[in-house]
Amino acid sequence: METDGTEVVQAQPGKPVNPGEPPRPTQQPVEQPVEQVPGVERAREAKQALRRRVRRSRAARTGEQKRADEVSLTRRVLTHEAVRRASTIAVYASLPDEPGTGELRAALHREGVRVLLPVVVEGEGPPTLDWALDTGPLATTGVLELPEPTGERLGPDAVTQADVLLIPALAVDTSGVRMGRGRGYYDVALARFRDLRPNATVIALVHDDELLDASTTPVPAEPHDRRVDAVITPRRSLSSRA
Ligand SMILES: Nc1nc2c(c(=O)[nH]1)N(C=O)[C@@H](CNc1ccc(C(=O)N[C@@H](CCC(=O)O)C(=O)O)cc1)CN2
Ligand SMILES: Nc1ncnc2c1ncn2[C@@H]1O[C@H](COP(=O)(O)OP(=O)(O)OP(=O)(O)O)[C@@H](O)[C@H]1O
Repeated sequence: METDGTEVVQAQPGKPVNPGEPPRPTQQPVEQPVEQVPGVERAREAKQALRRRVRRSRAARTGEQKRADEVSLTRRVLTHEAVRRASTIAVYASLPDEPGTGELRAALHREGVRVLLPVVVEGEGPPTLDWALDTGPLATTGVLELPEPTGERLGPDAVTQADVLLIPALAVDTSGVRMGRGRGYYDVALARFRDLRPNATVIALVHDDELLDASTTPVPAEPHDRRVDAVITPRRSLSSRA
């Protein structure tokens, strides 16, 4: 496979991923007892094993590697066609083990792009992300101690203002199946985004070794998972749309 430029993969943007099971009627709750769904139970266990592997690999990265990766990733994101066309982009404020977005956020600001960042909504109910404008400063907030923007909350629907959604992941495969930290925040935000902005672009950012070949080492998928349109790593850009 090429290591440079953009490769086209046959992902199905927006389509829920279903690992060998019949589609669920839409009115059924997303959450089902796992014992009734053995395929899903297997997928959950496989996700946990993969999360452990990725965490180990991330813990071994040096500061020098992280800085070099951030420079390469930033360059790749900024040259992605959908990003170049966008006037509003939703990003994430990176945690220390994630592909860094500090330089990217600064560069988008310099280019006059409106940048949105997620804010975790705490409390009961489905995992929900609120959104706020990225004006620069971040505060470590909430029980998850995430770096989050301090400005006005724009509401969960504000994600649909984004022309491009750049999302974190622990692993993504070449067919666009993504796995996050396992709380479901982005699953829910992505479902909303897909419904209301079907033509906007969702791009996952991961380290090089976290982009897996779907034909040999697919990311385990559950019915609620949505595929991403593209994946960018420091060395590769994979896209299902030009
Ligand atoms: N930078 C960033 N912001 C984000 C996310 C993310 O993955 N990365 N999210 C993506 O959904 C949402 C927040 N979800 C999160 C879920 C778990 C953990 C976390 O640190 N989990 C620990 C496990 C310990 C615990 O569960 O408390 C870990 O992964 O080590 C962080 C954020 C919204 N903001
Ligand atoms: N639309 C939804 N409404 C409510 N719960 C959901 C929805 N989508 C996913 N979930 C729940 O979120 C939990 C975590 O899902 P999953 O393991 O796929 O998260 P993830 O993609 O790794 O995490 P994240 O989206 O936070 O990065 C699951 O228990 C799942 O049932």
